Amino acid sequence: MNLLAGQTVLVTGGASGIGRAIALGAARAGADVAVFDKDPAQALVAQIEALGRKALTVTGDVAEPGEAERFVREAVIALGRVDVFVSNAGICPFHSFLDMPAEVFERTARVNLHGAFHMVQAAANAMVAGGRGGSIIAVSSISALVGGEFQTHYTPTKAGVHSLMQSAAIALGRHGIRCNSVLPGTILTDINKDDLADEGKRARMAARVPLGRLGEPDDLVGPTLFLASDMARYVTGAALLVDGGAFVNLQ
Ligand SMILES: NC(=O)C1=CN([C@@H]2O[C@H](COP(=O)(O)OP(=O)(O)OC[C@H]3O[C@@H](n4cnc5c(N)ncnc54)[C@H](OP(=O)(O)O)[C@@H]3O)[C@@H](O)[C@H]2O)C=CC1
Ligand SMILES: C[C@H](O)[C@@H]1OC(=O)[C@H](O)[C@@H]1O
Repeated sequence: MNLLAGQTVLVTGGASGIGRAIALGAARAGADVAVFDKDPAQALVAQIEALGRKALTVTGDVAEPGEAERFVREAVIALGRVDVFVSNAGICPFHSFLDMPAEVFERTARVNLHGAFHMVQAAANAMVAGGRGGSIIAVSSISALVGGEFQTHYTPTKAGVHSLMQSAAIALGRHGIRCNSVLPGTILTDINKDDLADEGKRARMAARVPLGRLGEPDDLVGPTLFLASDMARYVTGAALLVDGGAFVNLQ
């Protein structure tokens, strides 16, 4: 289904993992796509162009003030408009709490929360200027709702991103801009490759999932495109768990 035909979708952290899957999924749904990441995503651009869509790769660091405006400006110059913005770039350097270096905490907050704030604000300004409304989706996490022993610096950023979408939904509703978050459970990507190399932990995490497996990046595509599209035209300020049921599995 061409759910996003004629639309332009921007994705941060779009070079790999969940962001890459969403970028490709958006192109398959008929959208032109711009991705922002630390490294160029030339192979992804080629894949999207092979689908007959336009694509742009912009490099930079979401934590750097000013980069958000530059990304959105370059995307508008190349692709003409911004209809959907997916704030996805994030890091999770697993670390114990009592000896957490201040710089690990600060970098995690700058990338995951400050980066999301600036990116979402820049995208919203472009959408307001375009006058056609839009849809913003932030990739939060099941970790916005539950804790992690080695994620004391990370889980507050994901709760913050979830909260950002709630407040932005109120601030931007009058402009026809919807703001929602997706809350992935454990999805197999580079972010947790080392952590899940521990077979015992990996088995425990998988055992918690009623649907019987850990997630894959493609599991986020449908929920994100739904929120991006007019099928979700009356959905704003919502958070959609995409976790195979892990959150509700107490016993
Ligand atoms: N995987 C999971 O289990 C879950 C992930 N999430 C969230 O999903 C999002 C995507 O993560 P995921 O796909 O798993 O991880 P990946 O590491 O596979 O992808 C993250 C992408 O973001 C890029 N990135 C990281 N920091 C920056 C930065 N400062 N500026 C620009 N780009 C950056 C990474 O680049 P590089 O590779 O060069 O670092 C990478 O391409 C994150 O926000 C994460 O918190 C939420 C819940 C569960
Ligand atoms: C990176 C982790 O595996 C992942 O990140 C999250 O947000 C999930 O809660 C998982 O812990």
